Amino acid sequence: MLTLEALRLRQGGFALAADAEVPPGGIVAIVGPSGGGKSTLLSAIAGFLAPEAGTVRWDGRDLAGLPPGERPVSILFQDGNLFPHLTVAQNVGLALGPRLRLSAEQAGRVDTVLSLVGLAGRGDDRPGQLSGGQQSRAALARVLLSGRPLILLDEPFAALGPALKDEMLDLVAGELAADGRLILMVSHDPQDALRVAERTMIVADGRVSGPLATAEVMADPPPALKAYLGR
Ligand SMILES: Nc1ncnc2c1ncn2[C@@H]1O[C@H](COP(=O)(O)OP(=O)(O)OP(=O)(O)O)[C@@H](O)[C@H]1O
Repeated sequence: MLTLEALRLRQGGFALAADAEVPPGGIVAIVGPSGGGKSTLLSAIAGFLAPEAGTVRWDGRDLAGLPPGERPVSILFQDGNLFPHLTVAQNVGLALGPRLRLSAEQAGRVDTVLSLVGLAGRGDDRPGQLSGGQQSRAALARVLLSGRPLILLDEPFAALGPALKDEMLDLVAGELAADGRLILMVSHDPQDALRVAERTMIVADGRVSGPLATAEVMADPPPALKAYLGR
């Protein structure tokens, strides 16, 4: 369970308040207007931004004071998820620790997740030798291997074409959402939310609300979302 308790975040003149309980399991879409604070919220959960007040808890445990690498959290951004000078296998293997030389057992686990995301046999390539979609798959493989229970996706598929993006969303829904992980996924496309996220949180007007049923949010959006959705 992710708990945001009287959370108050600030970035310059921008302020965001959140009180929410998000039960584990499945994908939760994070939607709202540009500049509304979606990335700010994810930064605080991941530990890159210290709250002005309030608490972020995972399964009751206060995450304050835990640096990003020690949180039960994996995050994927739109760009820059892979180190260009490392091989695909080394990039994925970073999920297991900072050592680039993997044991046979670790290399086997890397191969297994590469197969799961459709990249069997590409472990020795550099990221630059992969297409955009394949790079997204490699980044996803690292998150899968990390075994962290809370996954934050900050529009990692925004640069992909519609068909590839749908493919990646289905991969997230099929592989990542297994094992009871909780996935918070920022999206600007209501269709993305409707495709894979049963629940939606709205970040607008300085507040985080929800989670609410995605189908209901999209069928009858609250005032804060109406203009954004073009209704
Ligand atoms: N480092 C910073 N210093 C000052 N203000 C910032 C900083 N980062 C973000 N902000 C401000 O915080 C507000 C929320 O930004 P944020 O990136 O969280 O919004 P967002 O909902 O993710 O937007 P988008 O959908 O466009 O990515 C914006 O008004 C932005 O200008």
